Amino acid sequence: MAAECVVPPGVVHDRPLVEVHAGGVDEWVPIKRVKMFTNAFIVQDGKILLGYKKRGIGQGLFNGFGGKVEAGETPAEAAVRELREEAGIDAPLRQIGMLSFKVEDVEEAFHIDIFMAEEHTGTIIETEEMRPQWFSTTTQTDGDILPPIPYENMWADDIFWLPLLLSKQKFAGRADFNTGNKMLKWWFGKETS
Ligand SMILES: CNc1ncnc2c1ncn2[C@@H]1O[C@H](COP(=O)(O)OP(=O)(O)OP(=O)(O)O)[C@@H](O)[C@H]1O
Repeated sequence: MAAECVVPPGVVHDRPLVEVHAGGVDEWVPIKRVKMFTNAFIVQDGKILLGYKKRGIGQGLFNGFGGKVEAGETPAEAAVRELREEAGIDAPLRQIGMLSFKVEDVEEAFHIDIFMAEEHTGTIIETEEMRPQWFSTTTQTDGDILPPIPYENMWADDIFWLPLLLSKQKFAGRADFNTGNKMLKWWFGKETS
């Protein structure tokens, strides 16, 4: 019998998904309300731009550039605004994924639309919120050496879906966390091609 592929509650998708990674406890925590966020990645010439978060949610971790979707904005508009605010650049962002996170003791779940672009314009700058840095997306480090993606210094879920983004596969998923930011249950899937 084919494995059942149950997309978790809170995961929004237009096209069918196949499971890529899943694990953890049996039950999803019920989601009552959601808050919309964006997260944007520039991937070009064998490298990815991440930012070291200097304050707020995820302080001390590397992540893409993003934040809350404000009233009257579409997620795509918010993604462009946040990239400019946090890294000083513009890019032709396209949506590549969607993630839902429920953190214990945080009432609103995070609905995060994930964007990427393969080029950018403007000069990358350090801002109050983020210190941008390029990392290598290739496994071998010959020639000029950029550090590898610092998964050990990123959110625990990133290692499950960032490789899908890097291979330009549309994905969606969910993870439930405890207050110590440990993943209790997770599911990540990609669109069937
Ligand atoms: C739980 N697992 C997670 N894995 C990967 N990324 C996660 C995440 N949880 C939150 N994120 C991202 O963290 C940023 C928070 O945004 P945040 O700095 O709070 O927003 P905004 O810039 O509007 O805040 P200010 O009010 O200006 O500080 C935003 O990109 C959001 O997508």
